[in-house]
Formats: sequence, C-alpha cells, structure tokens
Amino acid sequence: MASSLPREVKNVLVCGGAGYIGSHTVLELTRQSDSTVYILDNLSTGYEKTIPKSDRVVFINGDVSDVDFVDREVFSKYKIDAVMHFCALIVVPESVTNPLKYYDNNVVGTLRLLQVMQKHEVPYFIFSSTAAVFGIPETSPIDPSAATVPINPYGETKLVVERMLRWCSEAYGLKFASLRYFNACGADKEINIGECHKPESHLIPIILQVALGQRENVQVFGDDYNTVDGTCVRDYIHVTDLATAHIRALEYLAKGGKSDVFNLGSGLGYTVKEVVDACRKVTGHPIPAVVSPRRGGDPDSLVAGSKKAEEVLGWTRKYDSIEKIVETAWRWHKNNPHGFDHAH
Ligand SMILES: O=c1ccn([C@@H]2O[C@H](COP(=O)(O)OP(=O)(O)O[C@H]3O[C@H](CO)[C@H](O)[C@H](O)[C@H]3O)[C@@H](O)[C@H]2O)c(=O)[nH]1
Repeated sequence: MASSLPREVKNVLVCGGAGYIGSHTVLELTRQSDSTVYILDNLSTGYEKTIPKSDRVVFINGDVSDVDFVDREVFSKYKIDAVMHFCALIVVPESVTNPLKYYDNNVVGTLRLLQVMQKHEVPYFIFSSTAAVFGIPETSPIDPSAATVPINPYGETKLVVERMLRWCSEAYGLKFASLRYFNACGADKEINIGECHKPESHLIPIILQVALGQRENVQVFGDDYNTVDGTCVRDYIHVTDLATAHIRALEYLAKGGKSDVFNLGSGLGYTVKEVVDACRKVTGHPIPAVVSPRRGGDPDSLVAGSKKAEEVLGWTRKYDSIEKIVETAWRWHKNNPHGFDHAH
C-alpha cells in the first residue's frame, strides 16, 4: 500500500511493540505505511508471537530503560526517524501499593529513552497516555483541555511524562503527540493477535473467560455509582482504531503540526452491566454476574471528547458499537483460550 507517512519517515521505532496496543500499531504500520518498523521489547508482558513476519519488521529484544543497549543496538545502528512509546506498567491498584515501581518504569524509563533520542536528534515522539490523567472529571465527555488531577500513581506517572514532553519540545524542538487512551479493547479482525494480560484484570477479557467456562462469573465492582444503572461508565475504543490514531498523529507532526495532547475514545459510554449484556448477546452465553464491592480508584464515568483528534489529526474510527468490538475480542478469545501460550 502507498505510504500515508511522509517520505522522510522511513524508520519507526515502536517501544513495547510486542504488547497489546503496540502489536496492533505495528500491524497497522505495516498495512498503512511503507516505513520499516523496529520493535524494541523485552517481552516482560509482550509476546514474540505478535511480531509480523515481514522484511519491513525488525525485532530487537531489550529493555527500553537500558540506555547503553538502546544507544548501541538501536539508535547507533539504525537511523530512527520517529518513536512510538508503549512500554509502561498499567495496573492501577498495583501503582497504588508500589508507586516507586511505577515512577521508575514509566517516568525514569521514558526519560532515559528521551535522552538517547535527543543524542541522536530523533524529531518525533508519540506517547501512550491515558484517561487516568484526569482523575475524577468534572464534565462529560471530557475535553482534552479539562483539568488533570490524577487519583492514582499510574495516572500521575503518565501526566509527569506529558509535562516533561512539553519542556523537551520547548528546549530541544522535539515534536510530540500525547495520546490519552480510554478503554482499549477488541482484537485485529484478521490476524491472530489480541488482548492477553497475565493475570487478567480488564473487564471484557474477564467476561469472555466466563463465556469460555474458565471462570464461574464476572464480579461487577460496585452498583452504587452515580450512573444510569449504578455501575461504572467507560468509553470502550477498539484497539485497531487506537493504532490508526498513532499513524495519523505521526503524519500530523511530520507535516508540521504542533505538539499537542489528544483524547482517544468513541464518545460513547457503556456501563459495566451494558458491557456484560453486549457480551451475552455476542457469545450466546448467559454469563452470570455477581455484584461485588467497589474497586479502589474507579471514577463513576469516563467518556472521551475526541473531536480534537478527529478534527486536527483527521482520525476516524471503524468501530462504533460495543457489540462489533466484542465480536472481534470474542473471535480472538475463542481461538486462543490460553492467550498466546498455544497461539499459532
Ligand atoms: O472484573 C471486573 C473488571 C472490571 N470491572 C469494572 O469494569 C470497568 C472497566 O475496568 P477495566 O479494568 O477493564 O479498565 P479501567 O477503566 O480500570 O482501566 C482502563 O483505564 C485506566 C485509566 O482510567 C487505565 O488506562 C487502564 O490501563 C485501562 O485499562 C471498571 O469500572 C471496573 O471497575 C468490573 O466490574 N469487574
């Protein structure tokens, strides 16, 4: 396919490219551009099986925070034109009990990467941020300009990096886009890759494990929130649509767009009960649900205002209903009930 990226963006480094969102982005880069894609991943939470077999994809097994290694084996060897950075710890409750681990990995790790990038004068950086930077939002849908008051260390570490990027942009001319994901879910429609966390903590994979008979029921964490049915509202966005947004963002920067932050969601909120219902409909399984106590750190509702990403980046979504998203996740989970362990 003809490249949608400007000619000068020949080599894109995807840090964390064997993870869930990273691997879908690598795939879209191979589909939507002519660039060579370099994947840097230490396979701590990612899977080698996600890596496409293509002469335009180069896998480098290593740790993004190992400055010497990254300098020697990546930036000194290849002329990298742009970096997409997906490596991060993402489990909110763990960040509350072990904040230093999160600051070390998410903040220090990114700082080290930026230092090597600066040395090699890499101009473009696409950063995986999160809706967790908002904390408990005052408005819905949430505009990217809304106040950022994280309520957990995970969100805080992402916000620290967002702020660091602004100063790097002023001081060194780095061009960046911070992309705040809402709830990533679903799986590629054609290739056998999908969502697999160990242990699993995300809602849709857990519900589908019930449908597969691997769990007896899904626990609904709290039904006394200030929402239509008392369960939390989230904005579920298909991982392929998220992946595409990274390519739009890089195009935008490479064509002279100014560094900025963007929200990425569908603008549609679904309660936990509505997500369970959608999964019942798609799978045909009764999926027993049990109301359980609230989980710490859950805001009532998080729905993205994504107009800015649409208007400024020209981002469009392919998936606009929860059922269509769940269908792709179900295909992956049915074909790979043990995740990547036995995947082919
Ligand atoms: O077994 C479960 C799992 C989840 N939930 C509920 O389902 C909703 C979605 O939970 P997820 O764990 O799937 O996702 P989160 O909204 O907690 O987290 C997402 O958004 C966060 C920022 O808000 C982080 O970015 C995180 O990595 C990302 O997955 C929440 O209300 C949660 O309480 C349940 O009721 N039962």
